[in-house]
Amino acid sequence: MAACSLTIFVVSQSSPDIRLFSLYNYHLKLITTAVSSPTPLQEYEFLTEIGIEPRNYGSFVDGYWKGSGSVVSSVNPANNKPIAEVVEASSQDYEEGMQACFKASKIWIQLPAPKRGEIVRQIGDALRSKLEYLGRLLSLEMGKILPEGIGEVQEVIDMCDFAVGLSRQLNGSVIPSERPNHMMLEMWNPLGVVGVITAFNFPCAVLGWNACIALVCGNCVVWKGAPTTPLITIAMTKLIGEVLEKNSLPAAIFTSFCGGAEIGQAIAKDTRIPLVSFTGSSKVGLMVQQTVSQRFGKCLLELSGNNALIIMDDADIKLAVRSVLFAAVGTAGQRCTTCRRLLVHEKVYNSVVDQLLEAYKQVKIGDPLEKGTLLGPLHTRASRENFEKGIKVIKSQGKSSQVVRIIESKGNFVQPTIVEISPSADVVKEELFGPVLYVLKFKTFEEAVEINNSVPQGLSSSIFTRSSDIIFKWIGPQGSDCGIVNANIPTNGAEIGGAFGGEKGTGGGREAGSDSWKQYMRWSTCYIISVRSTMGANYHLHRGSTLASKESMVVTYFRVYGLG
Ligand SMILES: NC(=O)C1=CN([C@@H]2O[C@H](COP(=O)(O)OP(=O)(O)OC[C@H]3O[C@@H](n4cnc5c(N)ncnc54)[C@H](O)[C@@H]3O)[C@@H](O)[C@H]2O)C=CC1
Ligand SMILES: CCCCCC(=O)O
Repeated sequence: MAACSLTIFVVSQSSPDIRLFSLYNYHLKLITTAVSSPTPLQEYEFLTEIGIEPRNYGSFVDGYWKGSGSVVSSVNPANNKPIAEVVEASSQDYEEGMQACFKASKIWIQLPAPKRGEIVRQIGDALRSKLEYLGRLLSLEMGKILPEGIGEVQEVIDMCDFAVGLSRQLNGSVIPSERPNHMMLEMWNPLGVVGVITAFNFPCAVLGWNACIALVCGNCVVWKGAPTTPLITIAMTKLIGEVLEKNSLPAAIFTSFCGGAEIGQAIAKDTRIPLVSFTGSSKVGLMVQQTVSQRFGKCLLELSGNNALIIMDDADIKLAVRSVLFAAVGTAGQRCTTCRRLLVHEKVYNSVVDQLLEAYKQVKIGDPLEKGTLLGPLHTRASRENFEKGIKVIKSQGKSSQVVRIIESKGNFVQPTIVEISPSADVVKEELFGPVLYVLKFKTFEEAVEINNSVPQGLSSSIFTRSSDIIFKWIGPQGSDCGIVNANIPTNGAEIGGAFGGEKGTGGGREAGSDSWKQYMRWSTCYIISVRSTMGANYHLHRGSTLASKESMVVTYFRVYGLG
């Protein structure tokens, strides 16, 4: 395995606006494959354990694997070599799958919620039995390091456990009526079919967050994963399909398609799908919302982030620096919750930047499947090209004279980069989906909150401070405007018990815990009065009179209720 030690490039500062440190003191292992490149699957024999073949159909239609669309190769981001092929879904496959799914929804809706919970529990057990294999596939296909890959599958297992409990708590409420003998109550009923469109960076967690809840809420699921992670879509679907078959349930309760925008748009347009849960960029999410809204469908949007971490002058600097490293470099900066903006109080600014530079040097870039790797490749060649373009824009805005050398390697490797820049720079307001960290200086807490809230996105946010006063201001109405608000904890990471999502350009949707399940059901307020009690109502109002005729009852009814 060839290796190269890259020296540190510390750039000269040519403009007060920006100083860019590109630290390359990493031992990058150039990922080389054996001279004779084996057939794709020989290198990855473990894939057969989870039903992945050298060529795979990419549509799960009414229990059958089909595909009459394009043939694509899923590629290993560490060396850009093919892993396996997938025959994507065509529009015909989609229509056939949707017809079966819609039909199956009439059956699934009739199962009592706890019985649906039992099916989801079995899905969790099926995932447990293949945890390592699925985690390995996830790292192989997406490029995140193995502990993160396994951790992501575990998150789906935990969601299954959560949903089992939830299946016995889809509670409505009884509300006191203002009318005698009236019953007023809230009912939650299934929507029927939930469409789930997911992003490449959490290729199965987002499915888990949506499908576990949608299923126990009585909905069938139709899923389109990211076009560049089709193998994880197929592997997850196979496991779920086996559970449904074992329980003699219609396989179309869970339908999935491998494909891109065409299938995504088909889901967005489909009136058989009352709710579309979309996870991805704000740009695409807005298009999807417009399409879904035109048919009065509902959208659950989980979109881009641009997450800030504030270090106050009284913070535990060592803790803060470690947290920034994890949040800015983890997953190669490809999390929606990645720390993209570091706001540092002027009193501790130099100390924080110096310690951060030291911490970055410890990061090991390499094959995500190898033990000890902290930073794997970006997901695709296009991701890497986008990163390079982003760096050029940063340079153009700052007119810096730095030289940023992207490692020439077989994989999509880039260097984590720290940029000192003004909060007013345009680039700071955009989500550059890679390991670039903007470092901004501030004087007061109020100024830091204003900078935190100054971007179009509103997903995650963090503050590091020892002051409880500051913490309570930070989580209050004059603090962070994000959906996730941390104190002395980095911007990334999330617990499934809480609702996950963000405000503003992040879309306002919530997934996973707390009351997120209410988005997957339709809500009715029911008013009930029994015939016997209507007689009583009449008696009650005209205690002395004989039973009035039907007409007078109606008249009475309208008079009592001020309707006539
Ligand atoms: N808020 C959250 O929970 C999360 C947000 N994200 C965001 O996702 C983005 C990165 O993921 P990408 O896959 O690159 O996002 P993307 O927006 O490019 O694609 C997301 C999904 O939309 C599909 N799609 C593309 N065009 C479509 C169209 N016209 N109609 C319907 N579907 C279409 C894609 O095939 C993919 O499955 C980042 O912005 C990240 O912040 C990622 C994970 C979680
Ligand atoms: C869709 C999953 C997002 C989890 C947020 C994180 O682990 O940073």
